[in-house]
Amino acid sequence: MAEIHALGPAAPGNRMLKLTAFLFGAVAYLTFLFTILYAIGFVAGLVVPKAIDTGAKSTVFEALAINLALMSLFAVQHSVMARKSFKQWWTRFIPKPVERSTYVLLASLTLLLLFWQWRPMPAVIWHVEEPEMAAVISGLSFVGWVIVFTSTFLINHFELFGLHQVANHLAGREMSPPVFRTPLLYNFVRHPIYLGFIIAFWAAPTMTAGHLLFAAVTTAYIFVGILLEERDLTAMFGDDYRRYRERVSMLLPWRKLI
Ligand SMILES: C[S@@+](CC[C@H](N)C(=O)[O-])C[C@H]1O[C@@H](n2cnc3c(N)ncnc32)[C@H](O)[C@@H]1O
Repeated sequence: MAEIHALGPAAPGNRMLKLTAFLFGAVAYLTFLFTILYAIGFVAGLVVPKAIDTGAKSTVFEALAINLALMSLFAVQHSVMARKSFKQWWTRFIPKPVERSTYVLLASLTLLLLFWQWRPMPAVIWHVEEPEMAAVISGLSFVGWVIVFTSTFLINHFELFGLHQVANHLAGREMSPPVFRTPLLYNFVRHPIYLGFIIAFWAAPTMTAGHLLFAAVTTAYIFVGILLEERDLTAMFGDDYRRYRERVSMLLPWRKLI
């Protein structure tokens, strides 16, 4: 950082640093894209080499312990690094323009570790025999992923995944302050991205114990995440967010309170 301040804005060294920051942001973004696409295959058990119901065999207790540890690692990394106080501390060591990209990269790597090391728990909890019904349920899961992707673009996809920050830095533009947005799906629920994940994880024609563990723990984590995120959003947007909470339900579009 000291080096950045010592160089004038147009100095070639400064330009190199900005370009390096941009390339880092691009790598982080591409890692995120790979991770989210892998996640679709991991949960659905399609295309990817290592899915939720495949991998090294282990006892139920071993699998439970390893899988819970992997999910806890992701939960801690993902929620601690998202807090304002952590960001203030963290940006004393890393340049501010790459803070979001670093977060995105570490979250993606933690998830890839989870996919790689996840232990299958193959006991079947439910299985839908009828092919048409199974296809409808798989389709519903896919709809969940579409809601996730669409909603990221509704609030600001490229800012959410750090690319906007490094592109602005490269162009010498200041980041504008966060904007409160409630387009389309955000008029029906306050957390369409999280709702999309819940649908994608639970809509399974064959639900194994491992898949159920994944869906249940991630859903619980989403509820904790919502509590923390809404605290931050209320601090950031004040009465606008308070009024929004009164008007729009959290996750279920047809019930105001949930
Ligand atoms: C992973 S996104 C999840 C957004 C939302 N909870 C959802 O499920 O669609 C988290 C980021 O979105 C931001 N965010 C959440 N709701 C927002 C809104 N209505 N307008 C702008 N930013 C929002 C939060 O500040 C946070 O940085």
